[in-house]
Amino acid sequence: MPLLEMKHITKAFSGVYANEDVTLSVEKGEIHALLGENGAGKTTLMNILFGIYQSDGGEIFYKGESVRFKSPADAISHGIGMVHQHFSLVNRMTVLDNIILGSGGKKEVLDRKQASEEICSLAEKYGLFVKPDELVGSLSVGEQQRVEILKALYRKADLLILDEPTGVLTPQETENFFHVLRRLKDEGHGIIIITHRLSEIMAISERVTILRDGKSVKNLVTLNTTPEELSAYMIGRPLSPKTEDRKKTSKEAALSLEGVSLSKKRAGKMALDHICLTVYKGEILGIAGVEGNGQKELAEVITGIRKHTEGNISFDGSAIDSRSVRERFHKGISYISDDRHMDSLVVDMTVTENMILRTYNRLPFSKKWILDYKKAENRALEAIEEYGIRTSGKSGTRTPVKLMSGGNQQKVILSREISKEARLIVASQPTRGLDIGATEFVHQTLIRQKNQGKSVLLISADLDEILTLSDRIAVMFEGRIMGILNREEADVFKIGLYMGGVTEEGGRP
Ligand SMILES: Nc1ncnc2c1ncn2[C@@H]1O[C@H](COP(=O)(O)OP(=O)(O)OP(=O)(O)O)[C@@H](O)[C@H]1O
Repeated sequence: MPLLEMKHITKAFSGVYANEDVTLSVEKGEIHALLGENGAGKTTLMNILFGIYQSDGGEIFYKGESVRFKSPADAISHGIGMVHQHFSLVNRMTVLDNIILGSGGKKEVLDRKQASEEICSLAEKYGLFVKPDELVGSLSVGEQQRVEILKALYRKADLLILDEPTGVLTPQETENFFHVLRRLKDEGHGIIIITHRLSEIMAISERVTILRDGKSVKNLVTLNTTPEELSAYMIGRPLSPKTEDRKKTSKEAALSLEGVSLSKKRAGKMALDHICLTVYKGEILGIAGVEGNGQKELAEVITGIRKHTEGNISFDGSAIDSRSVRERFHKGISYISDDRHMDSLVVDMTVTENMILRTYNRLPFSKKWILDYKKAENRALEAIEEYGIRTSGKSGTRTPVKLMSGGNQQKVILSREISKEARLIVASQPTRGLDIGATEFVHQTLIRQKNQGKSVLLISADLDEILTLSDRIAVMFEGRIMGILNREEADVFKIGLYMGGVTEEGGRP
């Protein structure tokens, strides 16, 4: 008897099917991958399973029993756990408090000690090492993810749903994470993993269900398939990576940072420590590093979101230290942030409104303070066409962004920031959450920008992405640049050493 069976699941939003006759089954002790392009219906299916949405039709059997979860609390009480792409942890609370928060229990004082012991033994059993007393806000993304998984296990989850779990992890963290998954599987848990990375599916899963346009088009045993076959079922054609020719980088600087520092509020450490960096015209400069080593701060001092505490920044030959975010944007510095919900989109607004968020008060969208909505709509329509953005339902450009799939939200940001006017694109994790077709498209687009003489500062935790795209690669560690390598001399081993804070001579800086 399968652990889970979802049969003929159907769900429509405003008359448009997000899921249509979808079937999925997961065994005990199985890692089951759910694959599909952006907007194929994966998250909707999982949200139905987890009780966030109610299906319009179809049946769910869990441990052989027909179920219909009314809410996530209902799903959790039956033994289902879900780790979302955006974690739902409270930063100011400890690991322990986050895990026990809302999990019931009356005798709180006694329960805490017992809970702490229970969490430690779960952590030990599955290799999910975290310290119960640490504040969640001070943990790395990988550690926060462990807390989320512990939270689900503490609530006795037998089936875990993981939505794009490796998108936020470094290669090393992904390896550790896979060990955890294998242990969970060996202990008889069922796992559903949503991922766009075909190599990960091949490495970790037993079976794969592929969704296309809301329908389950194929179920495959991983051992009997290939990445090419998966890709063909997912996008309806084999993937043919066509690489743009790369033009040479010019010797003219676009952006220069001289001794740029940013001191942290909490004493002692520097978020950025005397950074010296030049990005040339027509160059893609990759920034590699374990997340949290100053990459976000670097992007923010360049785009003007934060004010550096020391040093100088110039763009196109003139100092921009005292320029605002808006002024820098109009000078041609655009920003694809890694946190699309916090920094980039207003999710209650429509596609059109988000598209002109940075330019609504300028020509061609505004004239004498009057907004020409038609022009804005046309801009949104062009972007939808060019980036293959799937809006939800029939509302098209008037769809509130919050109703769109994660990957399609990302495409809205990309199309806004990679505009004709942009001359330096600060791109932080630009392809996180995008399917392989869209990732390929973004890579080609960035190379095209470079070939047109524009500059790209590419921050990515994905080393393959960095190696594929960059002309030079700078590696960050604890707010410093450990080294800069040319495309030709860059190898994963050397970058890995720098990422760990080790210089070529073998010593720590
Ligand atoms: N609450 C909602 N209201 C209206 N439409 C929705 C809602 N949730 C999802 N949709 C639509 O359903 C379709 C499937 O979206 P879903 O989020 O399930 O895709 P996905 O496969 O998870 O994509 P991604 O890989 O980009 O995360 C999309 O067209 C989306 O816009």
